[in-house]
Parts: sequence; C-alpha cells; structure tokens
Amino acid sequence: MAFVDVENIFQSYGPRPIIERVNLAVAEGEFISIVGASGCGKSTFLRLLLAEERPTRGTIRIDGAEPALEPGRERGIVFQRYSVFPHMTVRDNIVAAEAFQTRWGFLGGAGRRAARDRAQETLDRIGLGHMGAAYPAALSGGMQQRLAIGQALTARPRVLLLDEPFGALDPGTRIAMHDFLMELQRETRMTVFMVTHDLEEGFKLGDRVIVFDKPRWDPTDPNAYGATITYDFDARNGGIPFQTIQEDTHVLQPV
Ligand SMILES: Nc1ncnc2c1ncn2[C@@H]1O[C@H](COP(=O)(O)OP(=O)(O)OP(=O)(O)O)[C@@H](O)[C@H]1O
Repeated sequence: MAFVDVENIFQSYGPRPIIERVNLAVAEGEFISIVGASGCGKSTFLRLLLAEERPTRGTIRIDGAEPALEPGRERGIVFQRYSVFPHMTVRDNIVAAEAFQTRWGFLGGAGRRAARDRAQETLDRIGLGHMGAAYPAALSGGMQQRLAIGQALTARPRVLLLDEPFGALDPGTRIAMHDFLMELQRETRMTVFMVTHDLEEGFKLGDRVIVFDKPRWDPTDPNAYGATITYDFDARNGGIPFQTIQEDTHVLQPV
C-alpha cells in the first residue's frame, strides 16, 4: 500500500459537488505539486488530507490509517496556514513549532536553549535572522509568510501540506525559499503536497505535478460537476514529459 492512499474521494458542500472520483497513490518522500483553476477544490483536497474535513465518500489513508481528526501533528502533518502566534516573538514562533513535536508540547532548559540556536539558524536561512526579537505584527506580509513556512519546516513533519506558500514573495526570496524547502525535504524525506498557481514552480519542486480540472462541464450549470485529477505528470528531469505534451497540445496554460 502507498504511504498516502486516496481512494475514490468525493466532497460536496450541500448539493454542490466540489471534487469527485479522486484517486491518488503517493510514496513516502514524494513531492506532489497540485495545480488547477481557481475554485476547483485544491485547498479542499488539502483539508481532506489534513482531516479538517471528512470526505462525502471515499477513503484516505496515511501510513495505513485514516488521518487523525485532532490537530494532526501526532501524525506529523503540518499545514502551513496554521501558523504565526501574534503574542510570541519571531524566534519563539520557530521554537514553538519545534516544541509541538515533543510529546508534551514543551521544551525546557538545555533543550530550549538548543532549540533557540536552531531557530536562529532557520531564521538566518529564511532571511529573518535580524527579526528574531520582533513580534509578527512588525513583519511585512511576505516576511510573515516566510515565518509561517519556517515554522512548518521546523516541525519536520512526515507530511507537509503547503497552500500557495510562496505566493506573496518577491522573486529572489522565492528562490531562496525553494532552496530551503528542497534541502529540508532531501534531509528529512518528508512527503509534501504543495498547491501552486505557478506551473514552473510546480515542476521545479515537484516529483509529480497533478492537475485538478472538471472533465464534465454543463454550460447551463457550471456547478453541476466537481473536479478530479485529470493529469499526473512526472516532473523529474525538469518535467520534460510535460513540456512535450504542452508543446504538442497546448492543453495546459498557467492558471
Ligand atoms: N466550507 C465550505 N462550504 C461551502 N463551500 C466551500 C467550502 N469550502 C470551499 N467551498 C467552495 O468549494 C470550491 C472549491 O474551493 P477551494 O478553496 O478548495 O478551491 P481552490 O482550487 O483551492 O481555489 P483557489 O485556487 O482559488 O484557492 C469553491 O467554490 C468554494 O467556494
């Protein structure tokens, strides 16, 4: 059985189908990029993986079991949007992310000092080394986003869920964050699901790029059908299979 096994998932809100017939098998350590038109259910799919919601139909198994309903950290799942604590300094936000991984959610004494040193290293890597003593309110939107990503990565989860994590960042910072994420992923072999609107980013970071789209479309009622996975590209080797398909058919345009 795959590490993450998604079998015939449907999710509806009221009578409205959002995603339907989603099947996916992911090996531990794979990096899955998720792309697709706005509103087609990519974030919904992440929430299902996180067990923030239960699917209307179908099953999801992570390491052989359904994802736990409560907050998920014990299964090592981190969602980048659960993030910054406004009442803690930037450095303590990173330390807290590490403390959550401990059994009691607490680090004391020498453990805490070591965690603070590691937090400083992380802050240096994400370009926030000089902001450790500040509070999140003093950070720009892009800086807060970097802090949230730093937190998620510090937790070193087995499964990391990222929802457009680099959207608010300038191009230089974005590349630095890509490098940081790729290094950590190589180190920890965590399994990553990342929603992005940037196809190039999806292919650069992902081992696979999956596309959500609506294969059935009723022009008189655009909400009649849900989306499903319509493409599953091998994105290693710079996504060469994808580029060939794109040149041949123009099926995919950046969304
Ligand atoms: N809790 C909810 N109750 C009702 N409708 C919802 C709920 N959550 C999402 N939706 C609807 O489901 C659809 C899919 O939303 P979702 O956020 O998953 O899309 P998305 O592909 O991530 O979009 P985007 O790329 O714009 O972030 C949207 O039309 C949204 O309005």
